Amino acid sequence: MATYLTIAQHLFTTFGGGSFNATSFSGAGNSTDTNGALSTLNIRDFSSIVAFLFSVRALADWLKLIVFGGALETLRRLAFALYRYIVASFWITASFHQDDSSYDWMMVWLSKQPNYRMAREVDVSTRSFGLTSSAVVVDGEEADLSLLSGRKIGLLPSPTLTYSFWYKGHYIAVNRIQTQTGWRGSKEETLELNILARSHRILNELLLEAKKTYNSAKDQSVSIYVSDSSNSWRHVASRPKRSLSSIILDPGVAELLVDDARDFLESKSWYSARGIPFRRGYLLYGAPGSGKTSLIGSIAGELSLDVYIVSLSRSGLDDAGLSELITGLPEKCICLMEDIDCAFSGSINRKDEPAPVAPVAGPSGPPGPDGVPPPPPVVAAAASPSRLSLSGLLNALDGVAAQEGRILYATTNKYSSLDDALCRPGRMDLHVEFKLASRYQAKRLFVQFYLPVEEVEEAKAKLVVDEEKAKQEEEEEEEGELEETESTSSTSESTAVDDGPTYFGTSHREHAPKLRPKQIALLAEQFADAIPEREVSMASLQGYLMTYKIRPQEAASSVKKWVESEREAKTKREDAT
Ligand SMILES: Nc1ncnc2c1ncn2[C@@H]1O[C@H](COP(=O)(O)OP(=O)(O)OP(=O)(O)O)[C@@H](O)[C@H]1O
Repeated sequence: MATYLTIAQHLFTTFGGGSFNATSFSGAGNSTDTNGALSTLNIRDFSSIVAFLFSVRALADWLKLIVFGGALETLRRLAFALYRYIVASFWITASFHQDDSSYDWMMVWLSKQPNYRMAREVDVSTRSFGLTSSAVVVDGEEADLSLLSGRKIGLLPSPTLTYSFWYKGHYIAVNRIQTQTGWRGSKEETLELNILARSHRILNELLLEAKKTYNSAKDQSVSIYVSDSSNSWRHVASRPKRSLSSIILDPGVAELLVDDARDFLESKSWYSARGIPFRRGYLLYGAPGSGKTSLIGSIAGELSLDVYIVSLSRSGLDDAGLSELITGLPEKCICLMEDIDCAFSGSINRKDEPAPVAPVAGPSGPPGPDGVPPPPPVVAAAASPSRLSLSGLLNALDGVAAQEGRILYATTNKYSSLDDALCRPGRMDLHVEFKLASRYQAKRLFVQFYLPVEEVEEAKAKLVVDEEKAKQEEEEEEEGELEETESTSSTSESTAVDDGPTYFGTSHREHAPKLRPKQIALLAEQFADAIPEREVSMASLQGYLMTYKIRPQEAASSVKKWVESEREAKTKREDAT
C-alpha cells in the first residue's frame, strides 16, 4: 500500500509538475520545439519512474506488498476449504446424468413428490422417461378419451429454479442443471440432489425407493435399448409385455426356455463357487416367422429384464465397438443379436482369413443327447457393411470384458452356416429349433384368434390339459354343431357383402360372430386338419387368419385353398431362384 502511495505521489509530482512546466515551457517556443521538449521531458520522467521502482526503498515496499497479499490469499483459501469441509460433512450431493437410467428413476420418483408437482414455474414436456405413459400426468388427461391418443403431457419443474422438500426428516434441494454440449446448441441435463444429512444411509434409501417406484411404474412394459453410433446404449422404446401363452410353440419349448433363464438368474453363487463365468447364451434357430423374436420379448417381460439389441450389421460397428457395447451392458439383462449369420463380411473364421462367398451348406443334423448339435460343416459369408470379425464377436461374448449375468439370445434362419466356435457351450449353451407350424399350433392359434380374450386362457388350458376329453365331446356333438355352424356361416357371409367402400383386409370396426367355445374348437379342428405338418410358418397362418378376422367359418373352410396357393407361390419362388 505504501508502495502504491509512494509511486502515485511520485507520478503526480513528476507528471503534474512536469506537464505544468512543459506547458509553460511550450508557450515560449513554436510547436515543433514544444513537441521535442515534451518528448525529452517524458523520456526523462519515465526513466526516473523506472529508477524509483527498482530502488532499494521501493523494493522493500514490494516485499511488504507480496507478503501481505500472500497472507490474504492463504486466508481466503483456508476459509473456502473450511466452508467446503463443513458443507461436505453436512450435505450429500448426488448427481444424475441424463443419459443414465438413474436419471429416469429420479425424475419419475420426483414427479410423485407433492412439492415437485406443485412447482410454480414449469416446463411442459411429453417425455416419458422410458415408461409407456407419461411419468408426470396432467390431471384430467387420463379421464378424457379424446386426449388418449398421442404422447401424454407432463409438467416438469423449470430448470432455472431450485426446489426443496423434506424426505424422512431430511431437507433436500433439487437443481436441474442444463449445460450446452457441442456447437449445435444441444443441451445435456444433470439432476443434482443436495441432501442435508451426515450419513449416506438416507441417499441409499432414496435411491432404492426411486428404483422401486420406477420399476413398478414400468411393470407392464419391457424397455428396449439399441446401440448408437458412439457405441453406447440408448433407450428407444418401452413395449407392453406380451404374455407367454400368446406364443404358441410345440409343447414344452417356451417353458424350457423360461425356466432355464429363470434358473440361471438365481444361480449366481453356484457359478462363482465353481469359477464358471456367470453368463448364458441361447441360440434360437429355424424357420422365419416361427416366433423366435416374439418369444424373446415375452421372456423379457416374464423375467422383468430389459432388452439390449445389438445390430451386428450396423455399418461402422467393428470389434472394438462391439466389445465396448458388451462391456456396457448392465448386469441381468437380455442381449439380443438377431440374424447372427448376417453379421460378417470378411473375417468369418477364427484365423480372420477372408472367406470365399460360399453357398450355404446343408443342415448339420439335430442336436445330440447333450443338447448341443454336431459342429456345422462350413461357414457362410454374406455381403455386409459391418467391419466385424468372428474372432471379435467371440471375444466380445466371453472375453475378459464380457458382462456377468447377461443372457444372450441369438437368432438365425441359417443354423448350418454358423461357425462351431460360435455355437459351442459357454457361448451358446442351449440351441432350440423353431419349426414351421404343426397342426397342434395351427389349432391353438385358431382358438386364440377367435375366442373372446377373457375366454382364451380357459380354453387353452382345456385344450392342453384335457384334449382327449374335448375330442370325445366334439365327436358326440359334431353333427348338431356343424348344422348350427353352417347356419351362422351363411348369416355372416350375407352380412359381409355390403355396399360400403372397396378395400382389402378387415376393418377393425367389424367383429367376429360370437361363437361358443365348442364351436370354435370344432372349427379349429377343421382348420388344423387342412394344415400340412411343418409346411407353413406361424406368421403366415396369423396373416391368413387376419384376412378372415370376422369370418371364422370361412377361415376354416377356405384354408385348403389357401394352402394350395401357398404351395404354388413357393414353387414359383424356388423356380425363380
Ligand atoms: N409361435 C407363434 N405363436 C404366435 N404367434 C406367432 C408365432 N410365430 C410367429 N408368430 C407371429 O408372427 C409374427 C412374426 O414372428 P417373429 O418375428 O417372432 O418370428 P421370427 O421367428 O423371429 O421371424 P424371423 O426369423 O423372420 O425374424 C409375429 O407377429 C408373431 O405374433
